[in-house]
Amino acid sequence: MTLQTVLTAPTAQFDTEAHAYDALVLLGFGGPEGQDDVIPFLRNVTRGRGIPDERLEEVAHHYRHFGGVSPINEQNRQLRDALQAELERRGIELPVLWGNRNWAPYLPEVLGDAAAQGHERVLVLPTSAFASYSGCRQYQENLDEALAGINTATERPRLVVDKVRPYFDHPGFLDPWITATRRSIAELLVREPDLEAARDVRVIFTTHSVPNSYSGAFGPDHEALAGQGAYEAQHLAAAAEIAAAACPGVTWELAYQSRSGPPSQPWLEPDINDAIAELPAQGVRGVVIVPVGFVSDHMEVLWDLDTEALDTCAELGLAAVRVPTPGIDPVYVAGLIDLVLERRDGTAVADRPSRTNLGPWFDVCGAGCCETPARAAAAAARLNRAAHAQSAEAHQ
Ligand SMILES: CC1=C(CCC(=O)O)c2cc3nc(cc4[nH]c(cc5[nH]c(cc1n2)c(C)c5CCC(=O)O)c(CCC(=O)O)c4C)C(CCC(=O)O)=C3C
Ligand SMILES: [Fe+2]
Repeated sequence: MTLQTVLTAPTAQFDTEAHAYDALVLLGFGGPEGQDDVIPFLRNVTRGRGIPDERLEEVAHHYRHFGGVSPINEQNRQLRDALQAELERRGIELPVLWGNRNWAPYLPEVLGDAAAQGHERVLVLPTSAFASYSGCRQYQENLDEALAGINTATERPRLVVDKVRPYFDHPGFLDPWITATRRSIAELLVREPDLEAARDVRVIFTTHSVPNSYSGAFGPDHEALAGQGAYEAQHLAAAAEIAAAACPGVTWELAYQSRSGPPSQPWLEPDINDAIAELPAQGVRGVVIVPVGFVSDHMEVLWDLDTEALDTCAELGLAAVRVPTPGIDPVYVAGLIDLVLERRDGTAVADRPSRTNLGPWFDVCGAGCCETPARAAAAAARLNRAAHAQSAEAHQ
């Protein structure tokens, strides 16, 4: 067995063994860096779903508007450098590499280079704090596929990869949101002196919508979920923590953004624009948008919020502010390094920071976590083909 087994662990698990990691790999979504990149990038994102280029061109519009450049890669370069600097500040020698799912530098090449340099075990830090298909499971599939090309025909895998747990309720993630939300509300109140926060303002936490059919169903072994999808439960828990600390007494809600797919398919609701449209009738006059589902101000933030949602607010005469994402906030960067060290050192579960009754979240996902039956079948088929190719090679 030379494949990683992260996808097939029967139940979610903690990994409390210490590991000597050779490198940290920051794993991002990837984005285009010029007009010529836009369609190839969107083909990568929608790979295997046969979406025609005409339809892709509709989404491309968002990117075209910004010269075909998503800021996400530059943000991840900066985060990589900030992580490296924080490790150096703590006197820890650990190279930080960076790879993406959908654009160069592609993950399989980055891991291939790491193996070629003699690295044997690396820790992967995804740029997503929540359990979801896109933010958790799909990154694990990406890792498994990349490793299938590296760990070929050997008794012992050349490269072993671990992945940092979802960090939605880690202080390093929550505290920057708390500080930024408090600051944005204060700014709004300076700009609109007749607003009173508790009376006039609504805080809307927002995250990427996903189809209801796979809204983060997690294994049955997590009592705190009480049957709710992990994705929604984690967002509600994080939002409650941020709101309680940043703006006690101000009403808040959770909305969703950036849905795609056919209208016949149900996705998590309400859409943030629909949620905003309800507010004037409720007497609300100011809106604070907190994109808690994202860690940097990338295209889903710049377009879907700063362009569309803020336009919706303006049309309705609502004063509004969008709270900045953690980005390279030093508190966030330090928290991420704490998560890395926790895993390296095999910190006991009771000593792992987490601020909600859901945490600390598991290190290794259970077999059915965050996936759809269709995607599970497709992923299994891909891995089977890879394993088959390997054993054919091994028997030559
Ligand atoms: C949960 C989630 C996150 C958060 C967790 C995570 O970070 O992963 C996220 C992040 C992001 N999503 C992004 C961009 C896109 N997402 C798409 C499509 C989709 N996302 C989905 C979900 C998520 N997405 C889903 C269910 C789809 C449809 C089906 C599918 O494709 O699986 C499409 C295709 C076109 C379209 O369908 O609209 C694009 C271009 C970018 C990059 C922004 C930039 O470039 O700056 C980022 C960070
Ligand atoms: Fe997961």
